Amino acid sequence: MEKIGGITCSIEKGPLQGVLQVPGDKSISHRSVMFGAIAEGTSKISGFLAGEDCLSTIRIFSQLGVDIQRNGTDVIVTSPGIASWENPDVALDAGNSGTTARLLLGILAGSPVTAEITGDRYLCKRPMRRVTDPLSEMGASFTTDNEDGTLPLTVKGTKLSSILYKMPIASAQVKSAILLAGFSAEGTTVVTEKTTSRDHTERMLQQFGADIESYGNSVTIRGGQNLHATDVTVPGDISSAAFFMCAAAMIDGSSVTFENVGLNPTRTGIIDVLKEMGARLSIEKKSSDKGEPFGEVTVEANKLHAMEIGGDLIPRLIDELPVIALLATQAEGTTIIKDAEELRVKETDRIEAVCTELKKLGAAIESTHDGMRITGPTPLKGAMLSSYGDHRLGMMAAIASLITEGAVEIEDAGCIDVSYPGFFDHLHSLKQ
Ligand SMILES: O=C(O)C1=C[C@@H](OP(=O)(O)O)[C@@H](O)[C@H](O)C1
Ligand SMILES: C=C(OP(=O)(O)O)C(=O)O
Repeated sequence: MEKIGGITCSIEKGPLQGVLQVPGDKSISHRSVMFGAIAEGTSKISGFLAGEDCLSTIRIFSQLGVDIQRNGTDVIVTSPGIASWENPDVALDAGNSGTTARLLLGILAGSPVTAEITGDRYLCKRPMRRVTDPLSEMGASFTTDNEDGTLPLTVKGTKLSSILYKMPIASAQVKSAILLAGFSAEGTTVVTEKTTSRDHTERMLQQFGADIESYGNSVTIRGGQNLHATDVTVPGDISSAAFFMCAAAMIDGSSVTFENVGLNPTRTGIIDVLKEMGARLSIEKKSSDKGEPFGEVTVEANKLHAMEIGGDLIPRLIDELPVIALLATQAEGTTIIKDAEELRVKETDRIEAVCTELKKLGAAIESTHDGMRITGPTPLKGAMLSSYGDHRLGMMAAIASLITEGAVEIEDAGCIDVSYPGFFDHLHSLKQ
């Protein structure tokens, strides 16, 4: 019953059951292509996420002269190495992807390339100074016509010097951009965070042979190195699984098993929240000495209660907060989400967007400067919801349709393909 663009979710209320392999992790997929492109030689990637954001990353590195062949979720990157990249003859378009744009700024800053980087109308509003300011301190050269330093931006690759950088915000994109610039700079770069953000860059740079070390909240990278081509296996994306995990937790009679899902501790905040709110979970970790931890997770419904979500937990579940807000509408008591002001500068202002849309369904939810307060449990009713062109909002609306009395219509649901192609097929398969 879907119309892509404006989708009507006439999915019947009822439990979700079955086994699911969610698509590959978005953060890890981006990095696998980027690092494969920096290294000279051939890197093979399996389990790659063929979502719009990661396809933007593939397109951009092809435009820099790297040979990238994709067959479904298998990707082969054959690169002459960063020193031999070419100036592109078009602007590099990161589409909707903040990760692509920000990591690319760090990579190109110390490369031999001059290029313009742009994005879609949502990305062109997102802050870039958080990356260009520290990179400029390292000697990077950026030009933009926009007073607020947003895309489009032109970067002229140049010789960089190292930096000791204390991060003012918890952001893996900022941390990664600086580490990737530090990798080609002269000297040793140290990035220190207040709260540890996802560490996929650190883990994968090590897999590609880089000299990089983490201790406490600091990461050190030696400049002037080369990467060595290697093979990467991408686990399922826990941020995508989170939508069905929350559905399974809040709909009576549900039981869903997620196979081969990423369990990197910097990403498993959703599991901590589901446990603390009362959902039934079982987790079987598969070991991985190098690379990314993964495993099997089963989520079953149970009576849920409210909790406070803030502090160090926030970077470990930042992209899951829209669906966690929906979950909280079904939990007993008042859930408080705080320290999450970063949600205001994602694909849309996710604090205002989540509150506006969940209110349309009858939820008791209020925005605060750095989060939301949600009181439950509240029965929800169908309504017309907007995705704001934001994939996480679109998926939150679709999951809501599983518990509303009456249909949910989603305006502009095509954006879900940014991170979860096949989302509706998976939703239907778990309903049978
Ligand atoms: O590094 C990454 O792959 C990402 C980091 C996070 O953004 P911030 O670095 O802005 O927190 C996250 O929201 C985004 O979906 C992916
Ligand atoms: C914020 C997100 O991604 P990005 O910053 O890469 O656009 C996301 O996937 O929710």
